Amino acid sequence: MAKQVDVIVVGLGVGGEETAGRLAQAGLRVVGIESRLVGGECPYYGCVPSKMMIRAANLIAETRRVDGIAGTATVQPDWAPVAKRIREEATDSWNDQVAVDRLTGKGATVIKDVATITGPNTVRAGGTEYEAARGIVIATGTVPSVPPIDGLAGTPYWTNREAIEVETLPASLLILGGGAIGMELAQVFARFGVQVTVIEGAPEVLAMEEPESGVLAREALERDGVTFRRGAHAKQVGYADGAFTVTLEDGSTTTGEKLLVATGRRVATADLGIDKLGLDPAARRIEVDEHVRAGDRVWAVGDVTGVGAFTHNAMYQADIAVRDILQEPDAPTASYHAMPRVTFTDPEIGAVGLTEKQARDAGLNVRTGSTPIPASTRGWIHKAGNEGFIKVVMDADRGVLVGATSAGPTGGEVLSALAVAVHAAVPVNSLRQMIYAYPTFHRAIGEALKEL
Ligand SMILES: Cc1cc2nc3c(=O)[nH]c(=O)nc-3n(C[C@H](O)[C@H](O)[C@H](O)COP(=O)(O)OP(=O)(O)OC[C@H]3O[C@@H](n4cnc5c(N)ncnc54)[C@H](O)[C@@H]3O)c2cc1C
Ligand SMILES: NC(=O)c1ccc[n+]([C@@H]2O[C@H](COP(=O)([O-])OP(=O)(O)OC[C@H]3O[C@@H](n4cnc5c(N)ncnc54)[C@H](O)[C@@H]3O)[C@@H](O)[C@H]2O)c1
Repeated sequence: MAKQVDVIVVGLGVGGEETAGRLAQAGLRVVGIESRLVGGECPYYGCVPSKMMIRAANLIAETRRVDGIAGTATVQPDWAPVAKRIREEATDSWNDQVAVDRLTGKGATVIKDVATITGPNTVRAGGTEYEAARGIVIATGTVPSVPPIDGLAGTPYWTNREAIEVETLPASLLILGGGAIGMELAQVFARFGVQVTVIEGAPEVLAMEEPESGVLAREALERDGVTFRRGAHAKQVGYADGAFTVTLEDGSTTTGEKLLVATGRRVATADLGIDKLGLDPAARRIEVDEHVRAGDRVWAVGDVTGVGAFTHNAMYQADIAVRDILQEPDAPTASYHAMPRVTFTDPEIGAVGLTEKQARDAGLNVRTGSTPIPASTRGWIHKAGNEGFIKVVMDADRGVLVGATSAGPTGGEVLSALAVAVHAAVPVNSLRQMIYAYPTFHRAIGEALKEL
């Protein structure tokens, strides 16, 4: 006999933990099932420890900028405090007891096991079958997508997990993929003295962003000593005598002590049993509607929906799901037109909404404006490390911004004003009449708007 509950949450990463906790606090009987660590990828192998690494690496870079501006300074990079901080402050050495206690403290039941969906309302885990009166929430996230390159399988390559866990840095590192993970970690390791080579299949890194963003980030990393092989497809990977050799399609080779595979993520729903819910286990993502419903009494939140692999999206969708499940009369519907994202390289690449190309492909009447950060008063004062730009993408028919990029020092923070503009469709005429404080980085937004 199945155990009766109100809601079953499968996967307790960012999205699942938020959903389960809120529903339990609202008084529902909630079972949350997690096969690894409650909290998921973000606190243990993603956002949080990687940003601790970035904070440390940026301190090194800032210290090196003292010369010529504030005297002289030397810095001796040491990975030990970074590895220690990740263990002691971020991950409890990858122990999730605090997170489990936090969730059970809210009233949810936590089962540590691999969940299998067994029927339209039933899930099996921990030797028990649970039946949900209100429904099932799927929040199983993604796993690294490892390309089928000859020789790669079976080698001790890293994914983001091993890169985050590293205690002793290698002398050299090959990174497959110049996306968010590849670029952030390449800069970190290069600033700590590792010889880094990034192999990117596309012509430019950060391919999903404005082309200017890719150029800016790549050139910054090149100044940190990172080597790039762009438009380069790996044909073969070899591992011998403690070193990786990657052979590219043009026959050239590149070697490194370690190899980090950062070529994107994929959903892992093949064995989850979602066919019992009428969903396709082989699909690239679980499609959801504006209430993040994936079917009758089925919701999906976070990376598994393929809407955007970001913690803020998982939290946003969790909120939509919770309020729909609780049948709130004013439950909001999801809109992704102002999806923000920040690649935390130095300079930071913040962006919201559509790129210029996406806006043109959507058939909009596009106008763009752009201004370099070094040309702003604040950028000029800032001097070393001031590279960046503001770019705005306007739908000229509606007179509103549909996208923007804020790249530069604190680019992710400056992004907030642009995110409000895109989210709320603030008329460009109104944005032009705003007073932008002097001398701030965000004042460059006013300059970019003049270029429209
Ligand atoms: C290196 C790195 C850096 C990142 N940096 C950022 C950043 O700076 N900002 C940002 O917004 N995002 C960042 N992200 C992305 C962010 O981590 C994800 O978007 C976020 O974790 C998604 O949350 P989720 O709940 O959808 O999935 P996850 O966090 O992946 O959680 C899914 C959970 O489901 C569990 N699960 C899966 N299948 C089952 C099953 N059958 N039974 C039980 N449990 C199951 C998994 O064990 C996992 O814990 C980063 C990611 C990486 C890898
Ligand atoms: N700051 C952040 O918000 C942040 C940081 C890290 C990760 N993330 C999230 O994690 C997800 C995964 O990050 P990611 O960097 O692995 O993926 P990604 O999709 O951002 O980038 C993958 C890159 O690998 C390249 N690539 C794919 N196959 C290749 C191959 N065979 N050879 C060479 N290059 C190849 C792609 O062209 C792409 O540029 C991202 O979608 C992102 O949303 C977010």
